[in-house]
Amino acid sequence: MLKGKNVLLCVTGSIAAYKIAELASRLVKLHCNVDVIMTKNATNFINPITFETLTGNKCIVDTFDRNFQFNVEHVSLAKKADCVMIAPASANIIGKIANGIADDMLTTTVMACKCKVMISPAMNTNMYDNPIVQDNIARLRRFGYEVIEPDSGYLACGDTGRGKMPSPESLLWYILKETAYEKDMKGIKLCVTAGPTREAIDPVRFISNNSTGKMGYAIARMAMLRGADVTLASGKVDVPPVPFVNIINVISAQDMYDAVTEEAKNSDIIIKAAAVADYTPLNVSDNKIKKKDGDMSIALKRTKDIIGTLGEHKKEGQFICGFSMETENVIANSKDKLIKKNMDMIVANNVKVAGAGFGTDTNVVTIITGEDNIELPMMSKEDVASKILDFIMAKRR
Ligand SMILES: Cc1cc2nc3c(=O)[nH]c(=O)nc-3n(C[C@H](O)[C@H](O)[C@H](O)COP(=O)(O)O)c2cc1C
Ligand SMILES: CC(C)(COP(=O)(O)O)[C@@H](O)C(=O)NCCC(=O)NCCS
Ligand SMILES: [Mg+2]
Repeated sequence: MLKGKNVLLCVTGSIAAYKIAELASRLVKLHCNVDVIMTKNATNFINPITFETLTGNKCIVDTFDRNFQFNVEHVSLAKKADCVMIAPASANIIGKIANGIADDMLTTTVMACKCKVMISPAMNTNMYDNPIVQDNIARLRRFGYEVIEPDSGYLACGDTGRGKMPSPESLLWYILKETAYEKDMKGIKLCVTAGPTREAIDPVRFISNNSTGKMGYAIARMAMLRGADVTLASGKVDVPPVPFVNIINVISAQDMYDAVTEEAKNSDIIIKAAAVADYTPLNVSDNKIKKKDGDMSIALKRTKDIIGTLGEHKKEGQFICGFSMETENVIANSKDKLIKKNMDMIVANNVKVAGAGFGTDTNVVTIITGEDNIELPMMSKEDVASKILDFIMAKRR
Protein backbone atom coordinates (compact mmCIF):
# COMPACT_ATOMS: atom_id res chain seq x y z
CA MET A 1 0.00 0.00 0.00
CA LEU A 2 2.96 2.33 0.65
CA LYS A 3 5.39 1.11 -2.02
CA GLY A 4 7.66 3.97 -3.08
CA LYS A 5 6.65 6.15 -0.13
CA ASN A 6 9.07 7.63 2.39
CA VAL A 7 7.94 8.21 5.93
CA LEU A 8 10.15 9.91 8.50
CA LEU A 9 9.46 8.98 12.13
CA CYS A 10 10.84 11.32 14.80
CA VAL A 11 11.04 9.89 18.31
CA THR A 12 11.59 11.90 21.51
CA GLY A 13 12.28 11.21 25.18
CA SER A 14 8.97 9.85 26.40
CA ILE A 15 8.16 6.48 27.91
CA ALA A 16 5.76 5.95 24.97
CA ALA A 17 8.76 5.75 22.59
CA TYR A 18 8.81 1.93 22.63
CA LYS A 19 5.45 1.86 20.87
CA ILE A 20 6.96 3.44 17.76
CA ALA A 21 8.87 0.22 17.06
CA GLU A 22 5.50 -1.37 16.32
CA LEU A 23 4.55 1.54 14.05
CA ALA A 24 7.86 1.32 12.16
CA SER A 25 7.38 -2.41 11.67
CA ARG A 26 3.78 -2.00 10.42
CA LEU A 27 4.95 0.62 7.89
CA VAL A 28 7.77 -1.62 6.65
CA LYS A 29 5.29 -4.47 6.14
CA LEU A 30 3.26 -2.12 3.92
CA HIS A 31 6.43 -1.71 1.79
CA CYS A 32 7.16 1.80 3.00
CA ASN A 33 10.71 3.15 3.31
CA VAL A 34 11.01 4.29 6.91
CA ASP A 35 13.69 6.62 8.27
CA VAL A 36 13.91 7.29 11.97
CA ILE A 37 15.44 10.24 13.80
CA MET A 38 15.70 10.12 17.57
CA THR A 39 16.61 12.78 20.08
CA LYS A 40 19.54 11.90 22.29
CA ASN A 41 17.12 11.65 25.24
CA ALA A 42 14.93 9.21 23.31
CA THR A 43 17.84 6.75 23.20
CA ASN A 44 17.40 6.34 26.98
CA PHE A 45 14.02 4.76 26.28
CA ILE A 46 14.64 2.67 23.15
CA ASN A 47 17.84 1.72 21.37
CA PRO A 48 18.45 2.99 17.80
CA ILE A 49 19.43 -0.58 16.88
CA THR A 50 15.76 -1.56 17.27
CA PHE A 51 14.73 0.91 14.56
CA GLU A 52 17.72 0.10 12.37
CA THR A 53 16.86 -3.59 12.46
CA LEU A 54 13.18 -2.97 11.72
CA THR A 55 13.69 -0.43 8.94
CA GLY A 56 17.03 -1.42 7.41
CA ASN A 57 18.06 2.25 7.57
CA LYS A 58 20.52 4.02 9.81
CA CYS A 59 18.71 5.67 12.72
CA ILE A 60 20.03 9.18 13.09
CA VAL A 61 20.55 10.89 16.44
CA ASP A 62 23.52 13.22 16.06
CA THR A 63 23.52 16.10 13.55
CA PHE A 64 27.33 16.09 13.50
CA ASP A 65 27.77 12.35 12.99
CA ARG A 66 30.12 12.12 9.95
CA ASN A 67 29.13 8.60 9.02
CA PHE A 68 26.53 9.83 6.48
CA GLN A 69 24.83 8.30 3.45
CA PHE A 70 23.98 11.78 2.17
CA ASN A 71 25.89 15.05 2.11
CA VAL A 72 23.69 17.11 4.36
CA GLU A 73 21.53 14.52 6.06
CA HIS A 74 18.97 16.77 7.73
CA VAL A 75 18.13 18.40 4.39
CA SER A 76 18.07 15.19 2.38
CA LEU A 77 15.79 13.42 4.89
CA ALA A 78 13.49 16.45 4.90
CA LYS A 79 13.36 16.54 1.08
CA LYS A 80 12.87 12.81 0.70
CA ALA A 81 9.96 12.46 3.16
CA ASP A 82 6.36 12.19 1.92
CA CYS A 83 5.28 12.84 5.49
CA VAL A 84 6.81 13.21 8.93
CA MET A 85 5.39 11.98 12.20
CA ILE A 86 6.82 13.15 15.52
CA ALA A 87 5.67 10.54 18.02
CA PRO A 88 5.84 10.52 20.92
CA ALA A 89 6.36 14.29 21.00
CA SER A 90 7.70 15.52 24.34
CA ALA A 91 6.67 18.84 25.86
CA ASN A 92 10.25 19.89 25.21
CA ILE A 93 10.23 19.16 21.46
CA ILE A 94 6.84 20.83 21.04
CA GLY A 95 8.24 23.94 22.71
CA LYS A 96 11.37 23.90 20.60
CA ILE A 97 9.64 23.49 17.23
CA ALA A 98 6.94 26.04 18.08
CA ASN A 99 9.63 28.59 18.84
CA GLY A 100 11.97 28.01 15.95
CA ILE A 101 14.71 26.22 17.81
CA ALA A 102 16.80 23.82 15.72
CA ASP A 103 19.55 22.55 18.01
CA ASP A 104 19.51 18.83 17.26
CA MET A 105 19.00 16.48 14.31
CA LEU A 106 15.24 16.15 14.87
CA THR A 107 14.40 19.85 15.17
CA THR A 108 16.80 20.82 12.39
CA THR A 109 15.25 18.31 9.97
CA VAL A 110 11.69 19.33 10.88
CA MET A 111 12.66 22.95 10.27
CA ALA A 112 13.73 21.98 6.73
CA CYS A 113 10.53 20.04 5.91
CA LYS A 114 7.99 21.13 3.31
CA CYS A 115 5.79 18.03 3.57
CA LYS A 116 3.01 17.37 6.06
CA VAL A 117 4.33 17.12 9.66
CA MET A 118 2.13 15.36 12.22
CA ILE A 119 2.84 15.68 15.93
CA SER A 120 1.54 13.27 18.57
CA PRO A 121 2.06 14.72 22.06
CA ALA A 122 2.56 12.22 24.90
CA MET A 123 3.07 13.39 28.45
CA ASN A 124 1.66 13.64 31.94
CA THR A 125 -1.73 15.41 32.11
CA ASN A 126 -0.40 18.34 34.14
CA MET A 127 2.34 18.87 31.57
CA TYR A 128 -0.16 18.64 28.71
CA ASP A 129 -2.58 21.06 30.37
CA ASN A 130 0.21 23.53 31.12
CA PRO A 131 -0.77 26.77 29.34
CA ILE A 132 2.74 27.07 27.86
CA VAL A 133 2.40 23.63 26.21
CA GLN A 134 -1.14 24.48 25.06
CA ASP A 135 0.05 27.79 23.67
CA ASN A 136 2.88 26.05 21.79
CA ILE A 137 0.42 23.51 20.36
CA ALA A 138 -1.87 26.31 19.17
CA ARG A 139 1.14 27.98 17.58
CA LEU A 140 2.14 24.78 15.79
CA ARG A 141 -1.40 24.37 14.44
CA ARG A 142 -1.35 27.96 13.25
CA PHE A 143 1.80 27.19 11.26
CA GLY A 144 0.14 24.19 9.59
CA TYR A 145 1.43 21.32 11.72
CA GLU A 146 -1.19 18.64 12.39
CA VAL A 147 -1.28 18.05 16.13
CA ILE A 148 -2.97 14.75 16.99
CA GLU A 149 -5.20 14.83 20.08
CA PRO A 150 -3.75 12.55 22.77
CA ASP A 151 -5.97 9.86 24.27
CA SER A 152 -7.08 9.76 27.88
CA GLY A 153 -6.04 6.78 29.94
CA TYR A 154 -3.42 5.22 32.14
CA LEU A 155 -0.11 7.11 32.19
CA ALA A 156 3.27 5.74 33.21
CA CYS A 157 3.36 7.80 36.43
CA GLY A 158 0.21 6.01 37.61
CA ASP A 159 -2.14 8.92 36.89
CA THR A 160 -5.11 8.54 34.59
CA GLY A 161 -5.89 11.39 32.26
CA ARG A 162 -5.20 13.19 29.02
CA GLY A 163 -1.74 12.81 27.50
CA LYS A 164 -1.57 9.19 26.39
CA MET A 165 -0.15 8.58 22.93
CA PRO A 166 -2.75 7.03 20.57
CA SER A 167 -2.06 3.39 19.65
CA PRO A 168 0.40 2.57 16.83
CA GLU A 169 -2.66 1.43 14.84
CA SER A 170 -4.28 4.89 15.17
CA LEU A 171 -1.02 6.64 14.27
CA LEU A 172 -0.69 4.36 11.25
CA TRP A 173 -4.10 5.53 9.99
CA TYR A 174 -2.92 9.15 10.16
CA ILE A 175 0.05 8.21 7.96
CA LEU A 176 -2.10 6.17 5.57
CA LYS A 177 -4.61 9.01 5.20
CA GLU A 178 -1.72 11.23 4.19
CA THR A 179 0.34 8.95 1.96
CA ALA A 180 -1.65 5.91 0.74
CA TYR A 181 -3.18 6.11 -2.75
CA GLU A 182 -3.77 9.08 -5.02
CA LYS A 183 -6.19 11.58 -3.55
CA ASP A 184 -8.42 11.47 -6.64
CA MET A 185 -11.61 11.75 -4.54
CA LYS A 186 -10.60 14.93 -2.74
CA GLY A 187 -13.54 17.34 -2.48
CA ILE A 188 -16.13 14.61 -3.11
CA LYS A 189 -18.84 14.01 -0.53
CA LEU A 190 -19.69 10.33 -0.33
CA CYS A 191 -22.45 8.66 1.65
CA VAL A 192 -22.05 4.92 2.20
CA THR A 193 -24.44 2.60 4.00
CA ALA A 194 -23.45 -0.68 5.60
CA GLY A 195 -24.62 -3.48 7.82
CA PRO A 196 -28.01 -4.93 8.70
CA THR A 197 -31.08 -3.23 10.12
CA ARG A 198 -33.01 -4.52 13.11
CA GLU A 199 -36.80 -4.42 13.19
CA ALA A 200 -38.15 -4.67 16.72
CA ILE A 201 -40.88 -7.18 17.50
CA ASP A 202 -40.95 -6.45 21.23
CA PRO A 203 -38.37 -5.05 23.70
CA VAL A 204 -36.20 -8.18 23.46
CA ARG A 205 -36.62 -9.51 19.90
CA PHE A 206 -36.00 -8.27 16.42
CA ILE A 207 -35.95 -9.36 12.77
CA SER A 208 -32.59 -8.88 11.06
CA ASN A 209 -30.31 -10.41 8.42
CA ASN A 210 -26.79 -11.76 7.96
CA SER A 211 -25.07 -8.56 6.77
CA THR A 212 -21.80 -7.92 8.64
CA GLY A 213 -21.01 -4.50 7.15
CA LYS A 214 -17.66 -5.65 5.74
CA MET A 215 -18.40 -4.55 2.16
CA GLY A 216 -19.69 -1.09 3.07
CA TYR A 217 -16.90 -0.51 5.58
CA ALA A 218 -14.31 -1.46 2.93
CA ILE A 219 -15.83 1.11 0.56
CA ALA A 220 -15.81 3.80 3.26
CA ARG A 221 -12.18 3.00 4.12
CA MET A 222 -10.93 3.05 0.52
CA ALA A 223 -12.80 6.26 -0.30
CA MET A 224 -11.41 7.95 2.83
CA LEU A 225 -7.87 6.93 1.79
CA ARG A 226 -8.53 8.39 -1.67
CA GLY A 227 -9.39 11.72 -0.05
CA ALA A 228 -13.21 11.64 -0.09
CA ASP A 229 -15.26 13.22 2.65
CA VAL A 230 -17.13 10.11 3.81
CA THR A 231 -20.26 9.62 5.89
CA LEU A 232 -21.09 6.05 6.80
CA ALA A 233 -24.64 5.18 7.90
CA SER A 234 -24.14 1.91 9.70
CA GLY A 235 -26.41 -0.67 11.23
CA LYS A 236 -25.19 -2.72 14.23
CA VAL A 237 -21.94 -4.42 13.20
CA ASP A 238 -18.84 -5.94 14.80
CA VAL A 239 -16.27 -4.49 12.38
CA PRO A 240 -13.99 -1.72 13.72
CA PRO A 241 -15.04 1.86 12.94
CA VAL A 242 -13.34 3.53 9.98
CA PRO A 243 -11.06 6.38 11.10
CA PHE A 244 -11.64 9.87 9.68
CA VAL A 245 -15.14 8.90 8.59
CA ASN A 246 -18.31 10.40 10.02
CA ILE A 247 -20.27 7.39 11.28
CA ILE A 248 -24.02 7.63 11.85
CA ASN A 249 -25.21 4.63 13.85
CA VAL A 250 -28.67 3.40 12.97
CA ILE A 251 -30.82 0.49 14.14
CA SER A 252 -33.96 0.18 12.03
CA ALA A 253 -34.88 0.61 8.37
CA GLN A 254 -36.71 3.81 9.35
CA ASP A 255 -33.53 5.16 11.07
CA MET A 256 -31.56 4.31 7.94
CA TYR A 257 -34.15 6.06 5.76
CA ASP A 258 -33.99 9.20 7.91
CA ALA A 259 -30.17 9.26 8.01
CA VAL A 260 -29.63 8.61 4.31
CA THR A 261 -32.32 10.88 2.89
CA GLU A 262 -30.93 13.72 5.05
CA GLU A 263 -27.30 12.97 4.12
CA ALA A 264 -28.16 12.59 0.41
CA LYS A 265 -29.02 16.30 0.22
CA ASN A 266 -25.29 17.08 0.42
CA SER A 267 -23.77 13.99 -1.22
CA ASP A 268 -22.11 13.75 -4.62
CA ILE A 269 -22.06 9.96 -4.52
CA ILE A 270 -24.27 7.54 -2.58
CA ILE A 271 -23.35 3.87 -2.30
CA LYS A 272 -25.87 1.65 -0.58
CA ALA A 273 -24.22 -1.51 0.69
CA ALA A 274 -26.50 -1.97 3.71
CA ALA A 275 -29.01 -4.80 3.91
CA VAL A 276 -32.14 -2.89 4.84
CA ALA A 277 -35.27 -4.76 5.91
CA ASP A 278 -38.08 -4.68 3.35
CA TYR A 279 -40.67 -5.48 6.02
CA THR A 280 -41.08 -4.49 9.66
CA PRO A 281 -43.58 -5.69 12.29
CA LEU A 282 -46.91 -3.92 11.90
CA ASN A 283 -47.10 -3.46 15.67
CA VAL A 284 -44.24 -3.43 18.16
CA SER A 285 -45.31 -4.87 21.50
CA ASP A 286 -44.47 -2.66 24.51
CA ASN A 287 -43.89 -5.76 26.60
CA LYS A 288 -42.20 -9.05 25.90
CA ILE A 289 -44.61 -11.31 24.00
CA LYS A 290 -45.38 -14.31 26.21
CA LYS A 291 -45.10 -17.85 24.94
CA LYS A 292 -48.44 -19.59 24.37
CA ASP A 293 -49.49 -23.02 23.14
CA GLY A 294 -49.70 -23.35 19.39
CA ASP A 295 -48.13 -21.38 16.54
CA MET A 296 -48.06 -17.65 16.14
CA SER A 297 -47.56 -15.25 13.27
CA ILE A 298 -46.35 -11.68 13.10
CA ALA A 299 -48.01 -9.25 10.72
CA LEU A 300 -45.47 -7.22 8.72
CA LYS A 301 -45.72 -3.99 6.78
CA ARG A 302 -43.46 -2.58 4.05
CA THR A 303 -40.61 -0.30 5.11
CA LYS A 304 -39.90 2.87 3.14
CA ASP A 305 -37.97 2.38 -0.10
CA ILE A 306 -34.71 4.28 0.45
CA ILE A 307 -33.15 3.82 -3.00
CA GLY A 308 -36.52 4.58 -4.61
CA THR A 309 -36.74 7.86 -2.70
CA LEU A 310 -33.11 8.76 -3.52
CA GLY A 311 -33.68 8.00 -7.22
CA GLU A 312 -36.79 10.16 -7.27
CA HIS A 313 -35.01 13.14 -5.72
CA LYS A 314 -31.68 12.67 -7.46
CA LYS A 315 -29.80 15.96 -7.74
CA GLU A 316 -28.05 17.13 -10.89
CA GLY A 317 -24.70 15.32 -11.11
CA GLN A 318 -25.41 13.03 -8.17
CA PHE A 319 -24.35 9.39 -8.59
CA ILE A 320 -26.35 6.61 -6.97
CA CYS A 321 -24.96 3.10 -6.67
CA GLY A 322 -27.01 0.29 -5.17
CA PHE A 323 -26.11 -3.26 -4.22
CA SER A 324 -28.29 -6.20 -4.98
CA MET A 325 -28.14 -9.50 -3.22
CA GLU A 326 -30.02 -12.04 -5.26
CA THR A 327 -30.15 -15.82 -5.30
CA GLU A 328 -31.65 -16.29 -8.77
CA ASN A 329 -31.75 -14.34 -12.06
CA VAL A 330 -29.11 -12.11 -10.52
CA ILE A 331 -28.30 -9.97 -13.57
CA ALA A 332 -31.85 -9.61 -14.91
CA ASN A 333 -33.29 -8.74 -11.48
CA SER A 334 -30.50 -6.26 -10.81
CA LYS A 335 -30.88 -4.53 -14.19
CA ASP A 336 -34.57 -4.24 -13.53
CA LYS A 337 -33.91 -2.52 -10.20
CA LEU A 338 -31.32 -0.20 -11.74
CA ILE A 339 -33.82 1.17 -14.25
CA LYS A 340 -36.91 1.19 -12.03
CA LYS A 341 -35.17 3.09 -9.25
CA ASN A 342 -33.22 5.57 -11.36
CA MET A 343 -29.83 4.37 -10.14
CA ASP A 344 -26.59 4.94 -12.06
CA MET A 345 -24.98 1.68 -11.13
CA ILE A 346 -25.80 -1.50 -9.29
CA VAL A 347 -23.38 -4.04 -7.88
CA ALA A 348 -24.86 -7.51 -7.98
CA ASN A 349 -23.70 -10.34 -5.77
CA ASN A 350 -25.09 -13.82 -5.37
CA VAL A 351 -24.95 -15.33 -1.85
CA LYS A 352 -24.94 -18.79 -3.35
CA VAL A 353 -21.57 -18.29 -5.12
CA ALA A 354 -18.51 -19.47 -3.13
CA GLY A 355 -16.48 -16.51 -1.81
CA ALA A 356 -19.35 -14.04 -2.24
CA GLY A 357 -21.85 -12.33 0.00
CA PHE A 358 -22.20 -12.01 3.76
CA GLY A 359 -19.41 -12.23 6.30
CA THR A 360 -16.67 -13.32 3.90
CA ASP A 361 -13.55 -11.22 3.32
CA THR A 362 -13.97 -11.74 -0.43
CA ASN A 363 -16.75 -11.04 -2.87
CA VAL A 364 -17.71 -11.96 -6.42
CA VAL A 365 -19.66 -9.17 -8.08
CA THR A 366 -20.97 -7.92 -11.37
CA ILE A 367 -20.96 -4.17 -11.87
CA ILE A 368 -24.00 -3.15 -13.90
CA THR A 369 -24.62 0.25 -15.44
CA GLY A 370 -26.97 1.28 -18.24
CA GLU A 371 -24.34 0.30 -20.81
CA ASP A 372 -21.99 -2.22 -19.20
CA ASN A 373 -22.10 -5.54 -17.43
CA ILE A 374 -18.68 -6.16 -15.87
CA GLU A 375 -18.17 -9.48 -14.18
CA LEU A 376 -15.28 -9.34 -11.71
CA PRO A 377 -13.44 -12.43 -10.47
CA MET A 378 -13.35 -13.28 -6.77
CA MET A 379 -11.30 -10.66 -4.92
CA SER A 380 -11.00 -9.14 -1.46
CA LYS A 381 -13.79 -6.76 -0.43
CA GLU A 382 -11.09 -4.05 -0.30
CA ASP A 383 -10.27 -4.67 -3.99
CA VAL A 384 -13.96 -4.83 -4.91
CA ALA A 385 -14.37 -1.47 -3.15
CA SER A 386 -11.50 0.01 -5.20
CA LYS A 387 -12.98 -1.28 -8.45
CA ILE A 388 -16.40 0.16 -7.61
CA LEU A 389 -14.85 3.55 -6.82
CA ASP A 390 -12.75 3.41 -10.02
CA PHE A 391 -15.88 2.79 -12.08
CA ILE A 392 -17.84 5.56 -10.41
CA MET A 393 -14.98 8.03 -10.84
CA ALA A 394 -14.66 7.10 -14.54
CA LYS A 395 -18.43 7.45 -15.09
CA ARG A 396 -18.50 10.87 -13.41
CA ARG A 397 -15.77 12.19 -15.70
C1 LIG B 1 11.01 8.03 32.84
C2 LIG B 1 10.76 9.31 32.13
C3 LIG B 1 9.63 9.45 31.35
C4 LIG B 1 9.39 10.63 30.67
N1 LIG B 1 8.27 10.73 29.89
C5 LIG B 1 8.00 11.89 29.27
C6 LIG B 1 6.84 12.04 28.46
O1 LIG B 1 6.07 11.12 28.31
N2 LIG B 1 6.63 13.22 27.87
C7 LIG B 1 7.47 14.28 28.01
O2 LIG B 1 7.18 15.34 27.44
N3 LIG B 1 8.58 14.16 28.75
C8 LIG B 1 8.88 13.02 29.38
N4 LIG B 1 10.03 12.89 30.13
C9 LIG B 1 10.92 14.04 30.22
C10 LIG B 1 11.77 14.20 28.97
O3 LIG B 1 12.51 13.03 28.70
C11 LIG B 1 12.68 15.42 29.09
O4 LIG B 1 11.90 16.59 29.12
C12 LIG B 1 13.70 15.48 28.00
O5 LIG B 1 14.46 16.65 28.15
C13 LIG B 1 13.08 15.50 26.61
O6 LIG B 1 14.07 15.51 25.61
P1 LIG B 1 13.77 15.47 24.07
O7 LIG B 1 12.59 16.33 23.83
O8 LIG B 1 14.99 16.03 23.43
O9 LIG B 1 13.58 14.06 23.69
C14 LIG B 1 10.30 11.71 30.79
C15 LIG B 1 11.43 11.55 31.55
C16 LIG B 1 11.68 10.38 32.21
C17 LIG B 1 12.93 10.24 33.03
C1 LIG C 1 3.07 4.78 28.95
C2 LIG C 1 2.08 4.39 27.91
C3 LIG C 1 2.76 4.24 26.56
C4 LIG C 1 1.49 3.04 28.33
O1 LIG C 1 0.53 2.66 27.40
P1 LIG C 1 -0.47 1.41 27.66
O2 LIG C 1 -1.25 1.70 28.88
O3 LIG C 1 -1.34 1.39 26.42
O4 LIG C 1 0.38 0.20 27.75
C5 LIG C 1 0.92 5.43 27.80
O5 LIG C 1 0.33 5.58 29.04
C6 LIG C 1 1.34 6.79 27.24
O6 LIG C 1 1.36 7.01 26.05
N1 LIG C 1 1.67 7.75 28.18
C7 LIG C 1 2.07 9.07 27.84
C8 LIG C 1 3.44 9.39 28.33
C9 LIG C 1 3.65 9.16 29.83
O7 LIG C 1 2.94 8.40 30.49
N2 LIG C 1 4.68 9.80 30.33
C10 LIG C 1 5.13 9.65 31.65
C11 LIG C 1 4.73 10.75 32.52
S1 LIG C 1 3.20 10.47 33.35
MG1 LIG D 1 -33.24 -4.70 -0.52
